This record gives sequence, structure tokens and C-alpha cells, in this order.
Amino acid sequence: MKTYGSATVVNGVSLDVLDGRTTMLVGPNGSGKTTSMEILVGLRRPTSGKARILGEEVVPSGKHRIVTGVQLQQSGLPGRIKVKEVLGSVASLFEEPDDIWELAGSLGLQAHWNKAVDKLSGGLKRRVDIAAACVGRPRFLLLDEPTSGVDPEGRAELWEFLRTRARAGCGILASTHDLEEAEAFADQLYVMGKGRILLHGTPHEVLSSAGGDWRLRINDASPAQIRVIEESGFEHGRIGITSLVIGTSDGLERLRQELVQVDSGPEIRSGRIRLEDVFAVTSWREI
Ligand SMILES: Nc1ncnc2c1ncn2[C@@H]1O[C@H](COP(=O)(O)OP(=O)(O)OP(=O)(O)O)[C@@H](O)[C@H]1O
Repeated sequence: MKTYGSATVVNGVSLDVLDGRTTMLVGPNGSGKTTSMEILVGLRRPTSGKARILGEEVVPSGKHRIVTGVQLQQSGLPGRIKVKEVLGSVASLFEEPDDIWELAGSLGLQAHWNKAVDKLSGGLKRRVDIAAACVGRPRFLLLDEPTSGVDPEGRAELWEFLRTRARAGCGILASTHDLEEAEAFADQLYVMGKGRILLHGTPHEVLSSAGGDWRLRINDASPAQIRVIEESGFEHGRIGITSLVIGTSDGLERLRQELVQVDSGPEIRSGRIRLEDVFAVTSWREI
């Protein structure tokens, strides 16, 4: 648990990060992702409770730091240091560092080897932070929004790089706001809300928790359509002016036809259930 004054910002959070797996933490702004991850690696003290890495309790400046690679949301690198100097100086801290030139190659940084960090784009800076976190061949990698500021193509490359490290035995815990990448690249997911873990499992398990594999989204449904939805027996709720209905593809196709008959105006989108729908279901079930 972590409290600031009378505010409890993390409560009863237990995160298991498995060797060889990519574990992702998703949730709205302020849900406690960064706080939980920083407690896990000893950067913040919990008000109560304990964090362990490889069975050892995490204490500030403890032994866990040798096996842990960390990339934080705010890069702490001085702007005028060059990429090669960042990686070289981190490498000098370890007995058997990774090959930093190869690492730079895997992360698309060789072309920027001699550039100062403050001359790099936001996405490239993020890659330098990730490379620095990987130099010590960590057993455990903690990444706070590793793909923020990275373009879509770069995101996929970055996740492939990280998944390769995971396959080599590293345990990875990463937070993200990109629900598509969480669905696509996570081996297991934790969904956080208001400082608690709301859901946990493989992306498939988390998606299944919404109660159906298909969804309808109706933009600004008319009162007559809302009555049809309410009488349909399907789980449903509202997100702003959008009505969301969860069910099976056959059942929701029948409902879609009924809704069009009642009123052909409002736009209806149907498709496979996505994490954004699970978020919505979770929030209305909580109320
Ligand atoms: N030093 C602090 N003092 C007081 N409150 C804090 C402090 N650090 C974080 N908080 C509060 O703790 C809550 C959780 O913040 P946290 O940064 O862990 O959320 P998050 O899920 O990582 O958010 P984001 O997605 O925006 O990064 C927020 O309400 C935040 O305002």
C-alpha cells in the first residue's frame, strides 16, 4: 500500500513478473501504475507491504539493483552526453555488460552513436533509455511507458526487441497507454484502476472477462433504440454519448438489425471485443 497524506494511491497491489514473459500494466492516468512499478524496484517506499525480486526483499540500494534494468517515464540523462557515452558509462558499471554496439544496432541507434541526447527525437531518446536499461543484461526489466513518443512502426520493432530479451529469460514489466500494443504483445496483463488491480490474466482471459467476444457501439442512440438495448438481455452501458453492448457475434448481429429497423440514423459499429471495451465494462461494473 502507498498513501500520500490521507490519499491511498495504491492498495493491495500484487504483481507477479515471470521470467521469460512480457507483463504489461494498463489503466487510466493516475491509476497507480508508476507508483506500483517504482515500489517494485525500490525507488519509492511502500507505506506498508513488501516488494521482492527473485525472492529477495527490495530495499533501497539493495542487491536487486544488479539484476534489474529500469527505464522511467522521465529520462534522467543529461542532454549533452552522446549516445555512445551513455551506453559506455553504463557498461563500465558491470563486469559482463552486453555488447553496446550490437545493442545500439538492435534498437536502431547506431546511426545516432555520436549524437548528443538532446539532439534526438523523443522516440530515439526513449530507445537510448531502454538500451541503457539493458546494458547490464538484467534478469528483470521495468519499463514505464517504453513506447511513448515512438511511431507505430517503431513500436512494433521495440516490442519485438523486448520480446526477444524475454525469450532469452528476462522478466519484463512494462506500462502502456496503447491498448492495441498491450493486446498484441503482452503475455500477461494487469488492468489497474484507482490504485487497485481490477483484472489479471492473458490478453485473451482479460478480454473474455467482459462477458462476450463481440461488441456493438452505437453513437448517440435514440430513446427507442435504448429501450431495445435494455430489453435485449445483453450486458450494456454508456460511455459519454456512446452505448456499448457486449455479447456474441450472432446475437449482436440480430440486435444490430433490430436497432436499424427502429432508427436508421445513429452510427452502429460492430466488431470483436477490444481492451477499451473491457475498460468500459469494468468501470460500469464498479459503480
Ligand atoms: N509524490 C506524490 N505526492 C502525492 N501524490 C502523488 C505523488 N506521486 C503520485 N501521486 C498520486 O498518486 C496517484 C497515482 O499516480 P501514478 O503516477 O502512479 O499513476 P499512473 O497510473 O502511473 O498515471 P499515468 O498513466 O498518468 O502515468 C495519482 O493520483 C498521483 O497524483
